[in-house]
Amino acid sequence: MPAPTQFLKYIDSNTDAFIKRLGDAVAIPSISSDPTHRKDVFAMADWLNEQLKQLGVDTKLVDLGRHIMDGEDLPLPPAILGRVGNDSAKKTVLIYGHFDVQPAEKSDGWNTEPFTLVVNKETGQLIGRGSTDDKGPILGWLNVLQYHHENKLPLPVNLVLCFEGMEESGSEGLDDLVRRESEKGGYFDGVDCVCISDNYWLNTRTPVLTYGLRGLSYYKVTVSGPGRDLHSGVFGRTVHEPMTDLISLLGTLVTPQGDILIKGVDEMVAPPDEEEKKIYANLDYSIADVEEAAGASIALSSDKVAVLMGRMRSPSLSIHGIEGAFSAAGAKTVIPAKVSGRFSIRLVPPQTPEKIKPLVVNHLQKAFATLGSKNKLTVEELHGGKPWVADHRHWNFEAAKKATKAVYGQDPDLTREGGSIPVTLTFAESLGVNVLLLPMGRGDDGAHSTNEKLDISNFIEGSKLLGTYLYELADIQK
Ligand SMILES: NCC(=O)N[C@@H](Cc1c[nH]cn1)C(=O)O
Ligand SMILES: [Zn+2]
Ligand SMILES: [Zn+2]
Repeated sequence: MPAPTQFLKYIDSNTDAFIKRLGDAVAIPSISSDPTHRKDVFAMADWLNEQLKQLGVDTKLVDLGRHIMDGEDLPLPPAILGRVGNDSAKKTVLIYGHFDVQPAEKSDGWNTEPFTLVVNKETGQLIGRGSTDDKGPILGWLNVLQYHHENKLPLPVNLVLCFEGMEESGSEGLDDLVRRESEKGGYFDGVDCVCISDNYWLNTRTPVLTYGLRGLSYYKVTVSGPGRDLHSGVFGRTVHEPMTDLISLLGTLVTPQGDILIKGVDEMVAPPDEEEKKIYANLDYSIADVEEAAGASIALSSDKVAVLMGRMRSPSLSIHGIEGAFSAAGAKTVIPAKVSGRFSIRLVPPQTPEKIKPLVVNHLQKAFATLGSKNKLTVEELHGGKPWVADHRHWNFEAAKKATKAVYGQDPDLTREGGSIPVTLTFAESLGVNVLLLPMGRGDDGAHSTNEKLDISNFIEGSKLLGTYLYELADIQK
């Protein structure tokens, strides 16, 4: 069933109001990884819950308990569950999204205030933290709901909503909720399929449907020794320096070409055969796409297939930062007493955080032993998630293909995503249903980066896509 023309027109004619609502959402700095912003994640949950109620959604906030973050005992933001329609003749679709965001400060290199949505009519971009990850897509669903609510029209399917505020920090507390509510009589009982809009096209031209995500295993490695920070003139070359040890350790993890040096990690993944390589060769993608999105000519290879495989079907190890290091202006001559490096490994099948952790810990302990340092080493796993791959021949994907063709006039590419959404596999396993990733934004949106943006056309056509997908789902043969 095609989406009603009235629906498509409604989305177009309400563009300004939809952008205004996205501005209100972006203005709440709901950074889940920063304890000082935890109240804002709660405020964001309240704001979203209020919006949903105004659009006729029957909602409930679920308390997910507490957790320890950087030694601080904090309340977890609630998950928002919602329901629209309960018609046994219709399919039931579970929609997931997250209302927390990555940290952002103007001083990181933003051209504008990150939590003020800037509408650039010249470039057609909406710039602000969360615009594409993941407030824009969540608000896309709200736009669809608004049309049906205002026009007193039933949705073509029953909707079950699950929105969380901890995705960017490991989705703490959510797995238990999903498992519990997937049981008979639970909130998610009867769900036929799942749709998640929380990733990106490969380029700036071709819509995609995504059937795979990498998992994640995130580590903090700390080296400590001196009782306090020391003067490098007084103590340089007289004591073991934690920073020197840490840099040596981090240098043993990965080569500049991206090969992982922790024994057993790369080796766990079978090489691709020629048929699989053809899948990557056929995707609409070029080295120019990755370099434009990265903002520099720095691709690891000039071979498109190698670059795509690096993102979609290989593990990768990235070093994210060093805590305790001197980083201010000037030339402080300090030997820091305690420094922590943070790095993570993106995982692909058959890797899991449980299989990877012993390899990482063993590698770091051995490498530290070879330094002959009298400092102390500790290794912590901060959080993890398993990789996920779905069947893209399923009717859930077929409906999304039809919807993409209807809205964008072109067939979508089928991709695996390099990022991680830990709860995806939990939905697939607990509910035993197909999960589809239906992204709204483009490959150059800069999620997690400075000047994150969502193109107005992607916000508007993407809202049409989400609605059209529901109409196509209603019709499709199970
Ligand atoms: N849009 C999905 C996304 O960005 N997911 C994060 C998840 C994560 C885990 N730890 C910190 N963030 C990702 O980095 O892939
Ligand atoms: Zn996201
Ligand atoms: Zn993200």
